[in-house]
Amino acid sequence: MARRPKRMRSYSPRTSGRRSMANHSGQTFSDALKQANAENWNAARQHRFVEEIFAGSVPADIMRRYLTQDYQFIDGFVALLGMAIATADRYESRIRFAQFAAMITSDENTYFQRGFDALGVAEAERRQPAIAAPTARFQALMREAAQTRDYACCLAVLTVAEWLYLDWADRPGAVLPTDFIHAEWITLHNNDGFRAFVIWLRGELDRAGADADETGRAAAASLFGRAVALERAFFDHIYL
Ligand SMILES: Cc1ncc(CN)c(N)n1
Repeated sequence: MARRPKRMRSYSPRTSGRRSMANHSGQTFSDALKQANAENWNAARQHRFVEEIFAGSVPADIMRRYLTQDYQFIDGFVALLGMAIATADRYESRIRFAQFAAMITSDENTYFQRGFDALGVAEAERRQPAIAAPTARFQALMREAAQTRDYACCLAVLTVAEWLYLDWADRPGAVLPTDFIHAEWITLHNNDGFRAFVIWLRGELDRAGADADETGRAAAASLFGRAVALERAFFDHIYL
């Protein structure tokens, strides 16, 4: 079961007046958040689903459940990207998010459609499946993050969703499974463009965290921790 995350070390102001990107241990905000949620993070990263997708052995009914639920996750995720575009403090950041949103709604969307076709998922099931509890909780968490209208809070949830996926999908030298349903879900999350986006995203979270006050950082940390727990629960529920 998910444990409460550990307390995080605080971030101190630099003499320049701008806050440091690292805490007293030299850790960035994103690294500290990941470490504080290590148990859930590692459980998701090493999940049975991850092992099976690399082996190309996720049973069809499990893959069907995963993709139909994940398609509902993606909808809220794109809405949260929209709020990140709206709340970002720079045009360059808005461009980066807009480009990423274009990828999610094109390459990733066609993957879902081809996957649904291959798995024989009916139209109604693609559009309006019965929503499982972790999916509903994730949708609510993404709405909560968006409703803060705070860039660091939006980033906290977006960073978990993309960094955790890069972390499990990035296995240098691993042989890809033959079925595109497995192989493409891996390559969508370990290609160079995605890797660069996650590095940038973490940098944005570090920057926004350094600019925020204690209350703002605590709000972002809470969202981050709950997102990590939900990533784990999301993988767990498809096997129940
Ligand atoms: C639940 C979940 N988390 C993250 C991702 C990666 N975009 C995803 N597709 N689904």
